[in-house]
Amino acid sequence: MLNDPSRKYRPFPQVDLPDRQWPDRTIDKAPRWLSTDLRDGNQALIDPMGSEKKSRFFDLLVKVGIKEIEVGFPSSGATDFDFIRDLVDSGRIPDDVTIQSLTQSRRDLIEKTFEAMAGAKKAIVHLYNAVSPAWRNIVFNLDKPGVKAIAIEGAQILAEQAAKYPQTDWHFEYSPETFSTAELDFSIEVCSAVMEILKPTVEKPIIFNLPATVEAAMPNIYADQIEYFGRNIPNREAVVISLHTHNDRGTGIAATELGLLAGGDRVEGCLFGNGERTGNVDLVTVALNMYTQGLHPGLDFSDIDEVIQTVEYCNQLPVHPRHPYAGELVFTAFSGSHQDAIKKGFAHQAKRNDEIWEVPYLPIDPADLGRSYEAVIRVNSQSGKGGVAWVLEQDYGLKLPKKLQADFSRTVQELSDTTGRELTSGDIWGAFQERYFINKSGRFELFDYAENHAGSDRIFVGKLKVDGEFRSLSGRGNGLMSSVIAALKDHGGPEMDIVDYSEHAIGHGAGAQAAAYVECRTTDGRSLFGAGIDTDVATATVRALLSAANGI
Ligand SMILES: CC(=O)SCCNC(=O)CCNC(=O)[C@H](O)C(C)(C)COP(=O)(O)OP(=O)(O)OC[C@H]1O[C@@H](n2cnc3c(N)ncnc32)[C@H](O)[C@@H]1OP(=O)(O)O
Ligand SMILES: CC(C)C(=O)C(=O)O
Ligand SMILES: [Mg+2]
Repeated sequence: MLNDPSRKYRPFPQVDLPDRQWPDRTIDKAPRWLSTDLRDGNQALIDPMGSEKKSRFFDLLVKVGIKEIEVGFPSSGATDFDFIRDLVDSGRIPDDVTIQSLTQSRRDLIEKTFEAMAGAKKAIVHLYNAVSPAWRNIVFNLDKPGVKAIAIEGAQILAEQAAKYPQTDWHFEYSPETFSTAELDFSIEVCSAVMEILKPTVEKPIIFNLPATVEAAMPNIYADQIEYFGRNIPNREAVVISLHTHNDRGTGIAATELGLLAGGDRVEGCLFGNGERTGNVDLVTVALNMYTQGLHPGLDFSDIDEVIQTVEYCNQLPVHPRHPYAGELVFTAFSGSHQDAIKKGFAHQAKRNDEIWEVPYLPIDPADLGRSYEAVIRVNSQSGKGGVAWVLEQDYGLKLPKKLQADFSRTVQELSDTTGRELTSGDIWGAFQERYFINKSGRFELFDYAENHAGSDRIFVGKLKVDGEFRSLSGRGNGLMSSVIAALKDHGGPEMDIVDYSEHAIGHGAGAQAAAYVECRTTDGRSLFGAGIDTDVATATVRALLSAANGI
């Protein structure tokens, strides 16, 4: 039993903002994106990236379309410093991409940060210090003025160092770290003091990054905090509000989205949500959430598998199979009712004459992310007839009639119950051949036949193996099918009528085949289903009838 939490934890206080505006807004434009994979993501790895992995990640971020990249913490050591220096010196930074580096507010560390990026065309120096009570008391052992002084001193050094390296277009970001657990008015006071020193303008604004360093409240609280900050920070037009959420409560995405409603201009995060503890907000999900609302995020995830491969390699961490949009299983339905709806959804989509995506259970077209439809339906003991029929149609071109789907589904169910595992497409095809005597002997096996005319009647003359013995059979009827049934009846076959028949081509051109399906009813009321495949439609039909007779 969990202990009584009220003795140990306190509820997070509400923000006093009765006229909050954000709940009535919608996200109608993409934010500026900053990837901190090479910094916040990297600092959380068991084995931080070396220069080869950092380079690969950087190239991926550029390819995906991220224009602001936090490339590291240059004062942390030679790995980050040398990587960043090399980026600058090698001229590999595209003109429309800005690099950013983080530093504590300490002179030697700030100087090192400028040294690392000097010479870049444009660079952002990101200064931080924590401002909330626990950090003030526990980490710094300073009161509010003392903590504010850390920020002021850091800002002064930023201004001084920027003047020292005039060939670079320097921009500044300041993070009141632990913003979400700090007193809002104090964060605003510290940021205002930083502004007074760095003198941002509308043309050259300062970035105030407002982190939920540790997520401690519901996302609506974060949104209130962002709106409050935006409404009360002086000279708002000279400020870019950046959102930086972590995911300790599992609501980093929600907090970011609500933060955008509340006035956030920029989003900081990592691909697939790597980062300290439970991670930074996942940029892929935030971006694709916008995409599925019809709003282009300005990022390119059209080859999601390539992105996953590189990120997994660089982070040495797997992307979870259920990760939104990206996981290996997120476009796969195993369960019968989902499969049925998805199959109908694809058919509906094909019939409709517009581009609107409306397939039940699939919030995004897998093809938009470079994924195929192959894995959309997979079969196990939870599956239904629709799923099984989908696999046979996709992989073998068979369009089973509905009642035959139900008949075959019982066979598949038995198989999945006995094997207790997922069935492959090969397993299902094997079961289909077995069940309907395709490429497999039964009581009645066709070798050759002719169809003769006698007035309006047809006469079937066939050479068959019946119960293992070659026999010549003949039967008369008003069509090919009834003449076959008559012939079978005379040789121990079931007395039956045709209830349903359908056929279709499999494939096109010279290699095309025909598939025929029958449903028959015996005189004692049993339903017999059969399927036949042949290069010739009539022969496929004869095979389907034999298949039904064999199944008794
Ligand atoms: C929320 C975040 O993600 S913040 C970013 C965190 N990322 C990293 O720390 C990765 C890189 N860091 C490092 O490599 C090292 O921490 C370094 C090189 C920056 C500093 O290392 P060290 O000098 O050994 O100090 P250490 O990391 O232990 O820092 C603790 C000291 O810095 C002070 N400090 C912490 N943050 C800040 C800050 N933002 N500004 C000024 N001082 C700070 C602490 O109060 C403490 O001071 P004290 O020694 O007087 O008590
Ligand atoms: C350094 C800051 C911005 C940070 O990563 C955080 O507060 O989470
Ligand atoms: Mg962070």
